[in-house]
Amino acid sequence: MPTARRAAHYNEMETHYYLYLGLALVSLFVVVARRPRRRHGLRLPPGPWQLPVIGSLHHIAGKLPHRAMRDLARRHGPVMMLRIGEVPTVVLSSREAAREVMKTHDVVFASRPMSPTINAITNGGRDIIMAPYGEHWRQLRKIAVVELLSARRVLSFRAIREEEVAALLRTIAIAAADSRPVEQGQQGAAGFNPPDLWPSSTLARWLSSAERRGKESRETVFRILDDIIKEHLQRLDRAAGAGEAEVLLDVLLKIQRDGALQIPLDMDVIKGVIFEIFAAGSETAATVLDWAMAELMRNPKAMQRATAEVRSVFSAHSTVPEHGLGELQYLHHVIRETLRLHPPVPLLLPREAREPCRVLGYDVVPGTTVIVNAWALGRDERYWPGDPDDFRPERFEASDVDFKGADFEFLPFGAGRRMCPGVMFGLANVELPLASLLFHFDWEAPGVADPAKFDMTEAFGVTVHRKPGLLLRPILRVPVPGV
Ligand code: HEM
Repeated sequence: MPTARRAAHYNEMETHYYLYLGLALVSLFVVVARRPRRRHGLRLPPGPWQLPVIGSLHHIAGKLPHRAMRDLARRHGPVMMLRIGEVPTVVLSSREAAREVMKTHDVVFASRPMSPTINAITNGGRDIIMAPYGEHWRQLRKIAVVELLSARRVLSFRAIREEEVAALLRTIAIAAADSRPVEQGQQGAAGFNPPDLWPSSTLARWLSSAERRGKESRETVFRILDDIIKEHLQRLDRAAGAGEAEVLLDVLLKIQRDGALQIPLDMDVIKGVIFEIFAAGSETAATVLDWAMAELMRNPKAMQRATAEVRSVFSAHSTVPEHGLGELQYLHHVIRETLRLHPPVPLLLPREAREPCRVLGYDVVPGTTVIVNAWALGRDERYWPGDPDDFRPERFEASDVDFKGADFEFLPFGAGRRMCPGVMFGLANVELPLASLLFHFDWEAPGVADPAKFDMTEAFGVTVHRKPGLLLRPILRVPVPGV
């Protein structure tokens, strides 16, 4: 999901570190720090030493935050206190700590922190992803779960997915005929923005364009959506498109017209929800697909097994039908293993303590940002003994551990009240393309003689994706219909 919201949250930290450091020193005189108060008797979580103004930033700067936080947690423990600029932040890195926050005390941590940039982008959290816990969020979440992202709705888009994958396969088949490699690229901008690090500093806000850019990007998307909405409202008036799969926008417009909601759904909220779902749904699935292909290239035995399975299960077919995907056991293990090693949103989305609470014996004061390091959990030797960093889909053959939010060592979609409601939607967008790429083609990595050397460098962005583009040569094995 990450998501466009995350884009506003973290921003190419390495490049901006020195800028922030300079800013921090200047702001030393103007910042009113919002530290957790050390009230008598409180047992705050341990953490690394802090500097005035920048807090713990120097421990993270220049590194990928999920990796830096895992390394720090190894020294300071599974409930660790950082200060990101002036924002008190607790980082959780064990199954037990995650369970406390996402299950035992889920309701206490069911809100998200509202930074100035997030506030600008989401118009004060009026969409789903960053909405504060309360009636507005509850209503939108219910619409998302029941109407927009339900199994029935995901199924209704099957034909569209099959069409899109068929178009992708035709493009690749043409490249294969010319012996051309194909590339999947990813780009993302994300970051720690000064106003989010020092929300109380007027200077930080004044010097940064993050809030203005956030607001502008929202307005640009909303302007584009205005025309689309006009068209859809006219279609609804004419009752046109009957019998077609109902698009998500039409569902929301109909709910609005029904007027049966406790809090009326205004047009800005509809636009925000569409914007979020588009952002949350597209890049996350593309990132998983990219990592899965990269891991399979790096692990030829797993690639052979996954390819053999899909070709044998669909040997009587000319292409992969989505309704048969349930038969591909190994492919599902491949996707699980990819999500374990490469959760696209490695720190999930932040939560905020709404009330005083104790987590594994430590006090967490209201207003503290709480982060679950899902990436660290997925690579923790205690839960994945022996070879936590190896890609071994077979490990799921003898394991019931799943990503549905009940196993706190494996949380690519989060857990509890704020867990991702788009799991089925997201998986549907990974399974069919991956199975189809393996069914029709063998794959070679030009210029990579040793598969173990396949470049797996991570880049931080809207989601954590592979830094290099995925440059692969397809070799046609099963003809693609229509080429
Ligand atoms: C592989 C794909 C995806 C991954 C890994 C993913 C991951 C996540 C994560 C980690 C969260 C935060 C969970 C938490 O705080 O506990 C989240 C929230 C969310 N996701 Fe996803 N997501 C994916 C696909 C999707 C799709 C396809 C949609 C919609 C079409 C979607 C919509 C949302 C929404 C609306 C939220 C906010 C829920 C709330 O705050 O109540 N996601 N997602």
